[in-house]
Parts: sequence; structure tokens; C-alpha cells
Amino acid sequence: MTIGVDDDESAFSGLENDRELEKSWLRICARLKDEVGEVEYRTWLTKIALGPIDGDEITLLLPTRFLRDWVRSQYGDRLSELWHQENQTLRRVELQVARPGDPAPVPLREDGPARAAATPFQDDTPPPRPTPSIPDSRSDLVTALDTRFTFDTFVVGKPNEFAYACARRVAEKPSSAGFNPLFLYGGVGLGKTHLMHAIGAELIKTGQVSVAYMSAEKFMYRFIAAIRSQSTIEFKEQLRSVDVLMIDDLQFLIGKDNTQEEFFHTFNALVDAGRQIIVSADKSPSDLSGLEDRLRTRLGCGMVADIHATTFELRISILEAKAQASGVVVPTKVMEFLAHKITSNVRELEGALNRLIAHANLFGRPVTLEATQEVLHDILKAHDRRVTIEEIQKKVAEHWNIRLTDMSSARRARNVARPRQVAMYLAKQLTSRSLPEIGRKFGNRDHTTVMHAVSRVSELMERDAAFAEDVELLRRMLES
Ligand SMILES: Nc1ncnc2c1ncn2[C@@H]1O[C@H](COP(=O)(O)OP(=O)(O)OP(=O)(O)O)[C@@H](O)[C@H]1O
Repeated sequence: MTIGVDDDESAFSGLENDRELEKSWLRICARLKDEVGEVEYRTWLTKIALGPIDGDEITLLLPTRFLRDWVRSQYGDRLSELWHQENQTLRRVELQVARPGDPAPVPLREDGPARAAATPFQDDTPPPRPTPSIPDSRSDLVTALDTRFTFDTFVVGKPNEFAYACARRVAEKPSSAGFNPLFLYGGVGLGKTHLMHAIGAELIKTGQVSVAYMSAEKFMYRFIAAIRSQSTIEFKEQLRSVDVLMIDDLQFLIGKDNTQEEFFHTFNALVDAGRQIIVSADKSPSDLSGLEDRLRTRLGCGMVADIHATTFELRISILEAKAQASGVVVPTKVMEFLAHKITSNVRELEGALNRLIAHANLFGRPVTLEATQEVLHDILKAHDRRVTIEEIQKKVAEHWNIRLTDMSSARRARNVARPRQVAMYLAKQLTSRSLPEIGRKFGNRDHTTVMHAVSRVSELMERDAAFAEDVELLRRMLES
């Protein structure tokens, strides 16, 4: 991440020595710990070590690429801000993977800095995460939950209200009939993990329930590690002793037959014992074609809840909530602009907003439309390129087997008019074109026709699950 600062003075020229630098780092750590909470801090931020300073650039070292990428994506902007606050002349904060031969970093400890080399992890496997305090052997499985992902911070709208209601229900009454397993699915970055963590946080609050959350990838690594260390029995016992097991991104198990098998047995043991299972994936159980049939069948026999792609309205609500939480004033015009431009997923939308907010905080400038276009130049360009109306028309025409020319023809037969409406709907969702512009691309139709098509398709998607699946499928194909 690069911070542009006009002043040419060398960073840390005011800090006399390493000790001062360490003090700065400790202050930053204390702030971060307050902001992100104990668990998150211990999990990720204690792994950062101070690297060398070169002129106006400070390097922070992480033991693995995985950790570096994670810290960069989750805390990169904040680290920049905090270092900048410590020293105004700082231009760059560089996150790097520690390599043999690097200067010995200063590992960050709660009780103060200590000089010793950080121990790099052997590979890119996510490191074991610390656990909330549940005082028994099961706590080994309880992955630190992201404290930001709660029901309170989840913005509810049409596309996710069903999944939200199901999640709430499971958090209130785990293992109730019809909701076990709870299977949440939807495209990338639409809030599946957020909802799972929210359920976990709610359950842990009651203190009566042991909750294990892990990604399917982690599940596999744990399983393989248990095989290697000949401790599969302990692993199985641990898994089978929790009250609630949450596995995120199950699609990762496609093609991993042995791990699937293990998961299947764990799943059966837990459900048979009346424990709750919550699973997320990018597709519905029936569409996860690389999973064993018997597992897909079992996954689909509880509650299956789809998180649909965001609507413009939901994107605006999310932006409003996040802007408000940040304390930075983001004009409605800017939010509308972002919600029009970044339609793919909430993670990207949030990332864009965070960048704007970090920029506003760093330079003390208000957020304006012009600043937004400048700061988010690269993101906006990538989104502009993403999909064209012509591509949408072609894909939709192919899907329903109609002629491409019918996208702009005057024919009103339903088998032609409906796909045309879907194409208009997708054009509105996936491109930043205005209603009149879209209308023009569909045989010079009026913008009110496009508006009607958008609301008609939304309505039908709510009423007809098969139709909604078709439209979602098309959207995903176009976005990939
Ligand atoms: N409805 C929402 N309200 C508030 N924040 C949201 C909402 N939906 C998603 N987010 C935020 O968007 C980001 C991505 O969400 P999340 O990680 O839960 O997505 P996901 O569906 O699990 O993605 P993936 O498929 O990549 O695992 C998170 O920061 C999350 O808090």
C-alpha cells in the first residue's frame, strides 16, 4: 500500500532509535487491540514483526504468504493510517513475508517488544487460531470468530432476508426440526461467512453451547494433520463432541474424497446426536456436483437458504450502515455511484468504501464524487470492463434459445419477451448503464420499459425459485 505524502523529509527522522520505533509500534498495537478485540488481535496481529526501515518506507514482516495477504486485506489500510499518525512523513508501509537472512524482526508481544527472530510457518497453511475460552478439549476446535460479523452489523434486504431469518432462528434454537443442517449458499462475498459468525457469536453469548467453526479447507488440513500424527481418533472425538459445527465454503471438498468421507461420518454422528450443523457453499447442495451423492442428499435435507445477489437498494443500505459506523460523511451521490458501479459483491463494495474512508481520514479531505473517481480509479475501471450489454444479450438469448435479434425486435410473445426482460434486468444489475441507455440497446425502447422489466423480473424471482436459479446462473456465468 502506498501513502502519498508531499513532504520529502525522511520518515522517522524524528525517532531517535529503534527503541522509539518499537514504542510507536506498541502504541499502534494497543490501538489495534482496542479496535479489533482481543481474539482477533492475538490471532493475526501478534504475528507481525517489525522489519527494516529504508528511508521513508517501513516493512512489516509476516511468517507466511497467507498471513501477509490476510493482514494486507483486513488491516492494510488501518496499519497505514496508524503509522502515518505516528509519523507524518511516512510514505509507505510494506508488508512482506519474512525470509531467512532478513534482519531479526521484533515480534509483537502484549507485554512489550522482545528481540528474537519470528518463526516462519513451514508452509502457507493457515496457522492454528486461538480460541474463545471454553474450558474443555473441544475449545481446540473453536476458531476465533470475527467480532465484526454479528447480526447487528448485518444489513438485511430482500436478497438475504430469508437466509438471515434462518440464521436467527438457528441462533435462537439450535437443532430445531427442519433447520438441521442449515445450508447457506450464494455467490462470493455476499455474507455467508458473516451470518455463520453471527450465529456463532450469538450462541457463545449464551455460554451454554460449544461451537466449532472452520473453513472446509481448514477441516481438511486438520484431518490430514491428524492422520499424519496418528491422532484421527482424537480428532473425530473432538469434532463429535461439539454442540454446533459450522463448516464454511464446503465446495472446497469437491474432489477431496477422503475428507468428504470423514465429513460425512462426522455429519451423521452429530445430526444423529441432535447437534446442529451449519454449512456454507457457493452453490446449492444439488448443484455441488463434485460432492458424493449421499452427502449432497444429507446436506439438502434440512433448511437450504440462498443469499441472492445484492440489489441496488441493499447495496445502498450496506454503504449507509458502514459509512455511519466509520464516522466519515459519505454523500448520497457517492453512495449511489458506488452502488451502481460495484455490483458484484459486498466485499468489493466494502473494500472500495474503506479505501475512500481511509483516504478521507489520512488527508483530512471530504469524500466527494471527484475524489471517489480518483481514489478508486483502478477498481472502477475493472468494473467497467466487466460485462457489456451485448454480452448479456448474447448469453441470455443462448440460454433460452432465442435469436439474438429478438433482443431488439418488437416481438411480444412471452418466450421472447421474458428473456428480453431478463437481459434488461441483468444489464441494470451488472453494468453501470442508465435506464435510457439500456433501453436504446434493446431496440430503442423507452426507459420505463426497462424499469418495468427490472421490477417484473425481481417479482418473478421471488415467486418462482426455478426462474430465480436461472437468472442467478446467468449472472454468475456473466460475472465469471
Ligand atoms: N448484508 C450485509 N451486511 C453487512 N455486511 C455484509 C453483508 N453481506 C456481506 N457483508 C460483508 O461483506 C464481506 C464479505 O462477506 P462474507 O465474507 O460473509 O462473504 P461470503 O459469502 O462468505 O464470501 P465467500 O464466498 O468469499 O466466502 C464481509 O466483510 C461482510 O461483513
